[in-house]
Amino acid sequence: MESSLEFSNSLGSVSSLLTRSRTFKVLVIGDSGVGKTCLTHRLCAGQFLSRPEATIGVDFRERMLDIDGEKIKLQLWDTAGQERFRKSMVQHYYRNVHAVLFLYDVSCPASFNSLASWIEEFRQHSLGQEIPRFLVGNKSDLRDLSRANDQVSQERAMSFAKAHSMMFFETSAKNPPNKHINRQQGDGQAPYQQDKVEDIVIAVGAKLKRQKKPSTANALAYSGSFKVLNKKRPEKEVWTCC
Ligand SMILES: Nc1nc2c(ncn2[C@@H]2O[C@H](COP(=O)(O)OP(=O)(O)OP(=O)(O)O)[C@@H](O)[C@H]2O)c(=O)[nH]1
Repeated sequence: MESSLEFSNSLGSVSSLLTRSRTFKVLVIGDSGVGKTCLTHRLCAGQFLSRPEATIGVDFRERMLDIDGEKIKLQLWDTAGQERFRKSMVQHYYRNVHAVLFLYDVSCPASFNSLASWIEEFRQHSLGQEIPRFLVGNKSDLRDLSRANDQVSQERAMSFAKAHSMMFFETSAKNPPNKHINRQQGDGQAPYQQDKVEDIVIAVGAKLKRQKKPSTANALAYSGSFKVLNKKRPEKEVWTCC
């Protein structure tokens, strides 16, 4: 009897340990086609989604992390890049957000140029500068040095990130580097970096761990408290970005 009580007590404490975690809402925004769905899928499922469909409304993906012994749950909000699929959702996107990933496609300068308007939308809806922001250049597998003028240089992206107090990453949801690369280039050129996707989630988790604890009210406010439009339209046939 005593031992079964002990057993159930220990089961109770094990399950409470397993379930106790802080949940953070992380918004992923950027132009349609930059790879928000593929990157969040890679971050959460460890695989490349080969036939993504345009996001309508929002999709959620979750990733558990252990940061220095604390369990952190990142609730990644994969938002719609196309205006017509997002306009009724924008208020929900920004409610109780804890961190934002601004995504662009390194092979599509137009998606980088759009960042200013994404930042402006963020400013209009969010609570302020204290929300951690991350700049992520996706599709680094498409980098082509012979087409440097048609691509977003890392130097440009890094100085943009610095000007907006963002941490910068460049990676590929399709073919991520398996180790962090930080290469010093010759002729006074800026160093070139490539990041593992894992480095991104760890940086986000570590930054959020240091943040003030989210209140229970905040945590409940975004755990399934509204209808999510996550239907997908048929797969995009042509990607018009650049
Ligand atoms: N080469 C390459 N292609 C990628 C990468 N990530 C995504 N793609 C491709 O880019 C296209 C768009 O990807 P999505 O993840 O659907 O883009 P999105 O930003 O979620 O688009 P919306 O849902 O419309 O906002 C797809 O054809 C993907 O296969 C990458 O890292 N490298």
